[in-house]
Amino acid sequence: MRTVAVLGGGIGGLAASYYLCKSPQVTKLIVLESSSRFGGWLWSTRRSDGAVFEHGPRGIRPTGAVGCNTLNMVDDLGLARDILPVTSSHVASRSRYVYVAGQLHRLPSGLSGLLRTFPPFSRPLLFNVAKEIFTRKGTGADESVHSFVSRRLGKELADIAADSLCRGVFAGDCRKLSVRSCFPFLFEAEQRRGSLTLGLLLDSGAPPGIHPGPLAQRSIRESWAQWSLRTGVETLPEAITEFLQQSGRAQLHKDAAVQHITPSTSGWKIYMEDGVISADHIISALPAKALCSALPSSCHSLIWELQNMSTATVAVVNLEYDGSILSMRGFGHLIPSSEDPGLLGVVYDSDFFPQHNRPSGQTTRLTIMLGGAWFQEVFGDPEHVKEESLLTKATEAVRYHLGVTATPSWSRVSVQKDCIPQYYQGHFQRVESSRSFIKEKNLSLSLIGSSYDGVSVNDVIFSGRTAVQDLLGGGI
Ligand SMILES: Cc1cc2nc3c(=O)[nH]c(=O)nc-3n(C[C@H](O)[C@H](O)[C@H](O)COP(=O)(O)OP(=O)(O)OC[C@H]3O[C@@H](n4cnc5c(N)ncnc54)[C@H](O)[C@@H]3O)c2cc1C
Ligand SMILES: C=Cc1c2[nH]c(c1C)Cc1[nH]c(c(CCC(=O)O)c1C)Cc1[nH]c(c(C)c1CCC(=O)O)Cc1[nH]c(c(C)c1C=C)C2
Repeated sequence: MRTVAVLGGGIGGLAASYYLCKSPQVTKLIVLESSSRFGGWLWSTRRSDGAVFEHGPRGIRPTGAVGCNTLNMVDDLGLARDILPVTSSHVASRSRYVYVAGQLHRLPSGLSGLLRTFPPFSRPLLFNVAKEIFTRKGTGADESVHSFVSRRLGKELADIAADSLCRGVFAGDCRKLSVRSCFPFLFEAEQRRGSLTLGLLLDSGAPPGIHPGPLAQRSIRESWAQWSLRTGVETLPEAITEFLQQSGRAQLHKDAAVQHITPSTSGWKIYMEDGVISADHIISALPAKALCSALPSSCHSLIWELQNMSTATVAVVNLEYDGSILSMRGFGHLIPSSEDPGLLGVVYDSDFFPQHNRPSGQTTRLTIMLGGAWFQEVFGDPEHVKEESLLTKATEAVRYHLGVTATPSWSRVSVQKDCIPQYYQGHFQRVESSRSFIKEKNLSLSLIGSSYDGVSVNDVIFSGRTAVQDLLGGGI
């Protein structure tokens, strides 16, 4: 393998480039990013007074093979001393809330959560679990998250818990999202054990499949639930970019939008506004729609599959208040769609990562997430929505849900257009057909990034690693 072109410089493209750079088999690596910065949705504002605000992901999970893999990379990049861990006993890990019928309710956890009745649920969750164990296995190839949870655990849990969870991870609608693609561990638990309860109990001790390095071992020893970095999560793409530049084998191009790609005798020709380059292999870390517009018409069945992949737009409103103004502590709260479709959730950032507060003087930082799958219906066209109306919606949520009457001392509204792929029912078939087409046509093309195999930062990094392993064969 001589020249590999990586399209898209989000965390997926950068991770793939990192793994490619580790291999002597690749002599030249070209990364093409359309915007003026690398990192994609990993985007942190560092204010001159030391405060940090996240406009995309804020916490990354250390658990499982994918979490362990990311920590190994973080360690290798020399970022271990910048890690901000949140342990599982921390208040942000133990306290998450839902806002139902005008009130915040702490979500049940642990054994007492099973045995006692926790409003807004009408009975102890043990009843739902008991029903679940004796519910027959579903027979369809895929199912919506709502239908799956309703069938196995009851309608109340589907309407409140599954609905909120889908909004808090996918900013999406649980009635359309696929359980098989969004929560594969739930789908597989039912397939393998006939029950989620049995599956989660019996399979939870499975080995991670990736050897944990020193940092990952520390995360296990100290029982981390999430982590971030001292100067925000954007530090991770910045460190990968620096590693690639230092390697001397990677050419990194910003402001380089890929317009068109065509297969050639020896690989690909890649067309940009101001030039053409050749590559033996392409790793596409572009959002599916962007790849779709770059593909030649000879790839019509691939274009068809990619065109059918949906995305959601999220407005992220960062607020800072003077003083310690919250009466509750925790990670944050979610709002089920039945309560207020346009308002997804509120993160209590200053509880989650107090290290990102301005060092001088007490402040409270909150992030309000709006829109998602309901963006168009509630706020209209994302291109024309007024920041002022999003800010008002966010501050009103803080006022009514958290009783905060103060005016924020600082705010920032970002409309993140098409930022989260929506894995609707049948998504797994679309991904399978896309990859089968590439194989049948012998195209030297890999598909990675959040459009296909998971939206978390960990999943996206792992998709980059898997593609490089498949391309080069063997361990990296
Ligand atoms: C608000 C929000 C909160 C989130 N919270 C979390 C969280 O708490 N934990 C977590 O694990 N994950 C979280 N995520 C998800 C995670 O951040 C994303 O799924 C992940 O960053 C996607 O990475 P990617 O590289 O696949 O895509 P992207 O970041 O979208 O990267 C794709 C890149 O391709 C570039 N591009 C597009 N078109 C072209 C073109 N024609 N030519 C060249 N380049 C192009 C884009 O500019 C972009 O840089 C969150 C996401 C959002 C939006
Ligand atoms: C309110 C909207 C959102 C909040 N976070 C996200 C959205 C759309 C995006 C997001 N959050 C998580 C992930 C990664 C999932 C993973 O597999 O690691 C993404 C893409 C993490 C997450 N956030 C919540 C849950 C239950 C999870 C899953 C992992 C975990 O258990 O930590 C809940 C949650 N998200 C938000 C809030 C306010 C909230 C709960 C109080 C914000």
